[in-house]
Amino acid sequence: MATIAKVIVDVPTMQTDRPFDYLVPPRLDGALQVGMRVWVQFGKGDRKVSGMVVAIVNQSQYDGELKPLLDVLDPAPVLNQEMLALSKWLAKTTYSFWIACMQTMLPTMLKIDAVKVAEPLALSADEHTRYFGQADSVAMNTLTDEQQIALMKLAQAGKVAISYIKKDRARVKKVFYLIPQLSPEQAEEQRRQVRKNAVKQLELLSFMKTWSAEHQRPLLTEVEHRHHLTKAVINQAVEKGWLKLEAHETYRDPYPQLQHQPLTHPLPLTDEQQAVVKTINAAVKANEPKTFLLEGVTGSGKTEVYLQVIAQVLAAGQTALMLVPEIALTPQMVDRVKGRFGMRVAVMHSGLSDGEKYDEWRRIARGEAQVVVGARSAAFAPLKHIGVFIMDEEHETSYKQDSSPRYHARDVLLKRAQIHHAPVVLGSATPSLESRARAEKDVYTLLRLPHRINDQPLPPVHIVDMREGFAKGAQEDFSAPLLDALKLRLQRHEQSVLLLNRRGYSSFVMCRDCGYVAKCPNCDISLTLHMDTYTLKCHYCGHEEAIPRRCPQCGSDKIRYFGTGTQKVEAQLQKLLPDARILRMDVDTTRRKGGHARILNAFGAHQADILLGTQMIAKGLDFPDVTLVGVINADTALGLPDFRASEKTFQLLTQVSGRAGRADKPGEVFVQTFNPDHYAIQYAKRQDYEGFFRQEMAVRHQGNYPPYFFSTKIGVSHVDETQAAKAIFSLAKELRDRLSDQVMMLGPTPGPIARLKNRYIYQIVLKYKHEPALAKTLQHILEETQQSSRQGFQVTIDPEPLSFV
Ligand SMILES: Nc1ncnc2c1ncn2[C@@H]1O[C@H](COP(=O)(O)OP(=O)(O)OP(=O)(O)O)[C@@H](O)[C@H]1O
Ligand SMILES: [Zn+2]
Repeated sequence: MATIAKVIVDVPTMQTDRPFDYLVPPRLDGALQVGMRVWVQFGKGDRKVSGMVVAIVNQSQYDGELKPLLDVLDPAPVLNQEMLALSKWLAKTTYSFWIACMQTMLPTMLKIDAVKVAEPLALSADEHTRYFGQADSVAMNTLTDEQQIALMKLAQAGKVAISYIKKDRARVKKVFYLIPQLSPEQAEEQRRQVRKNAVKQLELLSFMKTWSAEHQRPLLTEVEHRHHLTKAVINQAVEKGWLKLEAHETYRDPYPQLQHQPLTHPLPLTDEQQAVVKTINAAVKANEPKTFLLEGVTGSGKTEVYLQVIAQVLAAGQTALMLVPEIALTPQMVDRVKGRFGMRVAVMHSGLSDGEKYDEWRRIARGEAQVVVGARSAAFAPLKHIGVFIMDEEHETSYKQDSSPRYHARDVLLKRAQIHHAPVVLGSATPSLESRARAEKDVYTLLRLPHRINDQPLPPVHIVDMREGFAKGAQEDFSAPLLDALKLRLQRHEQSVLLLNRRGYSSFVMCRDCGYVAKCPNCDISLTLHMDTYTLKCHYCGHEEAIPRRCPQCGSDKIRYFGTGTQKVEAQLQKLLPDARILRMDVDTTRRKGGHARILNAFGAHQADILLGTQMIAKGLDFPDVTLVGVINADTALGLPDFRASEKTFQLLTQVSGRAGRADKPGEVFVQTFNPDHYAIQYAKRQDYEGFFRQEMAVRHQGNYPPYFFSTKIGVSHVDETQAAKAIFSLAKELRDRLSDQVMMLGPTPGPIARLKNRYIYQIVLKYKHEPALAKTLQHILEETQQSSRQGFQVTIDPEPLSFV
């Protein structure tokens, strides 16, 4: 009977969003498994594309002649059954192509159609010559079928590494061991024969005398380092038959500094922590896919709760998946989790190199790591037997991906929890309104930690009115009370954190004479000033240009910089407090790899008095000597036409306030604002989450906003503005015709940035309680666009968008 592989080809279109059948040639039969990537011929001619095997069957419904499958790319499946099922669910719920969803789950290195190469690890000389000749690696497509199969088998036995070369770099990292071929006596014998001036060889031989053939296999790098031996000396020894080199696959360790530290011990829990841990552990033991919302004030010890739940899960032989919002937050969190569980932890976030990500991913897939800490995409970590899912700072917007597939990591965890029969813990001091509302309806179970560790009070928050006439003694961006508080901290050798709220705010260049503002030629947005490179940049399309000396519009030389950039505030502050040591943390200072960790470590080691930064300093940081938090501009987000503006402002202020007074010294917070009476600011002053929740729910109810309604945003773009406008109006009509009356439609309106990358954008937002026809209608619209995409349209569908603008 024929073997047939059902393959999703990597050609994302509506027509190819289902499997195609391919005949599996006998040579690949047996090696082929579901979840492996393959090469197939697709369409007319001999176009070759990669694809994913989603099923292997004996019969095809297709009555034409089947094409043969050309090759298998992987020695083992890269997607397991759970991941395949999950990818299908993801495609359906985010209106994305199945293949795009599968790609999203894989590390970058497995996404590309790279050249497949084999490299020897532990081969006999014979085998080496047979497959590699004199070379160190071989491209698989240059070999015969039989040779390829043989190499795949050797790869499964760990004797050959198969990897994918992009830009000529091998992807599997190797280490070499030296295998002595001489007994100590033979080494001594050789020593006597070697010329006396061959100093390095003599040294190597006397070193070799101390090895015993079975027990000592030193690492090449170690020998080179310790004995100052060059590659050439080792190679000579190999040629003379004294030594053999044996390669082994190894992993890159993104956190080598944490490797040799002793593990930390669990802290004795407070009664409140104890109660929470007990409840979660009970659900873990009972395999209950319950969702807990852990609402714990800042500094209430949520992290210790997570760690002890994870410990319990590991003890039961299961694994744990923990998500954290973004890399800025991970250094301290990674330290804590790795500090407790050591090498059992794998880390996944965008700050790692492609190679590091690939290695961490393999350690997870192979079951060598049992705890995963990572950002959004780690929701797809291929852990097996997951006993608990944790999402820290669950209100963070970075958990939602803003490009296709537009998924929310929380939904992925809830879905996987059903599959693994394991609970989910969503933790935050300021839960999203959506989650808190679900807890209200008992969809989630609410757990609370209302007190800080050691019963430290939350720091008092002073609101500083910055409006004209109120702000006496203010110097530029700093009010008198905030400046005094900063000076006091300097005297006491305590530390301060200063937040510059940059949302909707950036530095730009303007002509004082004619008002000209430098704009991006491709997007309707002003260019942002970057003082480190002395250029203007577009944050949307990457366009970059020099700062003009004269105004391109009127020729005046009165070009000035505007806006409150972190660099500008840093300069102000340094002038006001010349003795203060200031560390700045923003996109510019953290661009380089490990930038966040470097700055935070320096601050932790008291190399600075003040940490000045954007939103990235607001959350998660735990520094005992920080006793002052200052917010320079609380309300930049409040002015935005966004129904989540109040929620975001409240969350930000509460989170950043929570950085003060976390240990034994009491803290204090100053919030500078132009809206001192706004309820978001007033509730943040009292750090009253529950109060804010009730008032904000009333506001949302009145405006028919989430969480009272579900929502979907639909956008259309085209290079021609009239075309885009026409398309959105016909789409609006189609939606009205197909959907029920209870669906509310906002728009059509131009996108918040009306032109992006030279495309004009129009959009519609739908709000609804329950709309059975929606999924089908949107699917239909997508299918139609596939046809109209030939005319240059792009349609995007964003389920539960972060904002309506
Ligand atoms: N049971 C405990 N005994 C003593 N110290 C504890 C205990 N639990 C936590 N801590 C310490 O209290 C501090 C605050 O805890 P943690 O950082 O976990 O709070 P959190 O709730 O995650 O705060 P945030 O939401 O502000 O990030 C940490 O330094 C932590 O080591
Ligand atoms: Zn641009």
